[in-house]
Amino acid sequence: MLQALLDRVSPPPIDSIPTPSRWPVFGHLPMLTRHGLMPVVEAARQKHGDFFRLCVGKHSLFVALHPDAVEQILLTDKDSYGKRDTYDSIRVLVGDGILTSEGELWRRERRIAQPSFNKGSVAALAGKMTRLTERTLTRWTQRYEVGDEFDVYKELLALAMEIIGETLFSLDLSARVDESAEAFTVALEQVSGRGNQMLQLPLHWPTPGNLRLRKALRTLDAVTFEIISRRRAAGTHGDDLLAAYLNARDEQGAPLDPRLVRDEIVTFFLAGHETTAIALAWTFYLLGTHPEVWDRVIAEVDALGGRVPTAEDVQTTLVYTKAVLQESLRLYPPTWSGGRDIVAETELAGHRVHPGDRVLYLPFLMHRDPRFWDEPERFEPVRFLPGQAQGRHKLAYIPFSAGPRMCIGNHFTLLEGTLVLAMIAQRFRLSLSPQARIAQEFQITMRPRHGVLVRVEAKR
Ligand code: HEM
Repeated sequence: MLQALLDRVSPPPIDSIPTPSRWPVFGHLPMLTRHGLMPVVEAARQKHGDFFRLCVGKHSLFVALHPDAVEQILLTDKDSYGKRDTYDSIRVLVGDGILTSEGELWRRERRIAQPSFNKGSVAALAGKMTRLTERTLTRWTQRYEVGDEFDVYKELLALAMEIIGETLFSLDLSARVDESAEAFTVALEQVSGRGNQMLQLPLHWPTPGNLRLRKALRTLDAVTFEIISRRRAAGTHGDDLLAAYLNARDEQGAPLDPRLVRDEIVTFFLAGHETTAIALAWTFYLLGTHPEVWDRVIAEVDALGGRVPTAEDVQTTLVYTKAVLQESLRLYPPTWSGGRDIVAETELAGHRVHPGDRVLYLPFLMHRDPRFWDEPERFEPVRFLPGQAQGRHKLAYIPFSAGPRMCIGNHFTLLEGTLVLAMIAQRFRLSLSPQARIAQEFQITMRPRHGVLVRVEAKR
């Protein structure tokens, strides 16, 4: 009785947090390195439920699997959490751009970028998105015949990169797309690898991985500084996101440091192209295995009578097509995990937690939690038709995160993804190739490890 009263007054100490059995000194690192995070977390969840502790070196990593706890981290108690150490491996690539920065610098970066991502500004980009998609589909029509197979993920990566280049930076990347995409892929792979390493060797050590990463970073720097200097040389800055960053001035009238502008460009390329391509690739995997959903998408796009869809169509006509994308983001959220550093002593899920430790939450598991979803493993786009979300826990579905650090590109991506999906469905019917090897790669993002090999069933 007395204990229950005391627990109410002050949350129980850290040692009361369930902790799976672990190695001395190394804690759970050997298991994490050997099996990967997901199997370790799933095993721990079976035994310990929604909140438990993993020990990584001298740090505790608290795993929060209930939306209530995630609400505390991202919304109600957000100031007790930060992005310091958790984001170090990504910082190697994007520096102090908007994704990784904090405090006043982040507020400034977000203030500058936000107007470009409001619903109205994003809708105005639909024409550019459809023009580039049209160009890609013309190429597909020439290249692929019925019965041909191709990796749709690879194609979508190139398209998403071109769309980011054109819409945010007014760049025609079609010539450079291979080189830039390659640089991003190598850099991301190395960065993910570093993030997963038990011991991170300093970047200046000449290990093969570091040498590849440094080369990719040099290419990214060359590409981005060239973008900046070309725009400056043009005399006028234009009205896209790059212009917003180049025109920004602080109270003393000083522009942003060119290095910071470079960081923003790399951040937006990184955050905005791979995630969208992954989301669409998983969507084609799901469509390829659910012909009845394809039928419904095709019926919906046919209502457009063959014309190019607009932003308004996405709101009015393409509601099921958009729901397909949203449901795919539920089952295969490209950003499958999220993490924060604890920066102030606080209470989380009924336990006291301390600065220096970290928290991890997993949209991938929350999106498949049977307490919040009927038949969670079923691909059922109807869940996202208007009015269907009523009564759902507001943190049960967070492919774009939540709170002030929520994805700035969510409207952008839903618009782009729906338009691309609709335009592909207007021209092709794709099924999953019998040779397709489908596996998730749980790194910083959840890519299809071997791509998504599709077969052209019909040209329309
Ligand atoms: C399916 C596509 C996408 C997914 C799943 C996604 C997911 C996310 C998530 C989960 C976050 C929060 C990360 C965190 O908590 O640290 C985030 C942040 C961000 N995303 Fe996205 N994103 C997508 C597309 C885009 C696009 C298209 C853009 C830009 C055009 C973009 C730009 C950003 C930026 C700049 C941030 C950092 C925002 C801030 O901290 O203020 N994302 N995204």
